[in-house]
Amino acid sequence: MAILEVRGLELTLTRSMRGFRRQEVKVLDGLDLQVEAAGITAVVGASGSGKSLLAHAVLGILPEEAKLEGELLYKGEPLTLQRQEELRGREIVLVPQSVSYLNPTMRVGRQVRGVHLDKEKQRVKQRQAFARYGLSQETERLYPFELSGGMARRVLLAAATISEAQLIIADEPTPGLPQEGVQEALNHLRELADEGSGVLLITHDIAAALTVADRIVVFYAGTSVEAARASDFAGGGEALRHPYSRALWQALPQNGFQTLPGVQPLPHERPQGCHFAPRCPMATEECAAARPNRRELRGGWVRCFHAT
Ligand SMILES: Nc1ncnc2c1ncn2[C@@H]1O[C@H](COP(=O)(O)OP(=O)(O)OP(=O)(O)O)[C@@H](O)[C@H]1O
Ligand code: NI
Repeated sequence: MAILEVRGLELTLTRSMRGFRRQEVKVLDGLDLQVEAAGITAVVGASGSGKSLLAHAVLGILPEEAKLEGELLYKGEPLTLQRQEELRGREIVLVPQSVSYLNPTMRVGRQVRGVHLDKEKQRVKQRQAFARYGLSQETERLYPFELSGGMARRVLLAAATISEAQLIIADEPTPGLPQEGVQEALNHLRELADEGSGVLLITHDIAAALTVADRIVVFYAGTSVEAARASDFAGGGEALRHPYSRALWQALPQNGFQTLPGVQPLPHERPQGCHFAPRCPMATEECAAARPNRRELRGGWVRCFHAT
């Protein structure tokens, strides 16, 4: 079952310019993805491709003047602002990029327990969650500044488990971690998925994502260009559907660092046709003239006229 479904999501933000001018920028322009219960969908793509804004849209924490179009469905029902407020921090949980999300003035045990009627029951759950992530009982008395980075992340994971989250959104959960730390954090997400949660994993690190994810969705310049099985990322990338996915795969160290010339366009600089056309080795006139629609292909989908 799909826990989360995103269809044709578009997001326009208003940017303040010098003086009193304000400019509307379409930052997300056609995003689709699906997160299954008991599965991990990883979103990969360059910096600025729209990954965090997607997370914020799902959580309902976009800036006030944001204009959102398209469909966001949680368990098959539209995710309205009211529903987002009810579910956020309970069924839908963010494991954030930075531990600055912890309240600096509250002991971590209390933060993780949250406000609950049954204090004792909640304390038992918190201690179980801490033990699961190798946090000693003394940790609950500490303030966030007394934690190491790795401990803080485990505290955040403990908080996600005791809230009985059904959809876990992990935005770049591993920056600056040593390799073992990265794998540990990802393995914890895999465990939560195996217990039934749906996980949306946002990351730059494709190689790490592939060790735990079931599905990969590739973002480029505010658009999702492909959804693939993790196992499609193999060999020379023959099973991949979009030339940008293949370029990401070939740029990995183990595939010889073959980098693609050019840069991703900024939101206001995007070309009229396919956003990837200016860098695409397969681009034709058709690609410059019109944007390809999403189409199903070989157990995934792609937004490219030439994919076979
Ligand atoms: N409040 C805002 N107003 C205007 N533009 C914004 C705003 N927030 C983000 N953007 C733009 O939207 C685009 C997508 O940003 P987003 O933070 O989602 O990227 P990302 O894929 O998460 O990048 P990273 O990998 O660096 O975290 C970027 O071009 C960014 O500059
Ligand atoms: Ni981000």
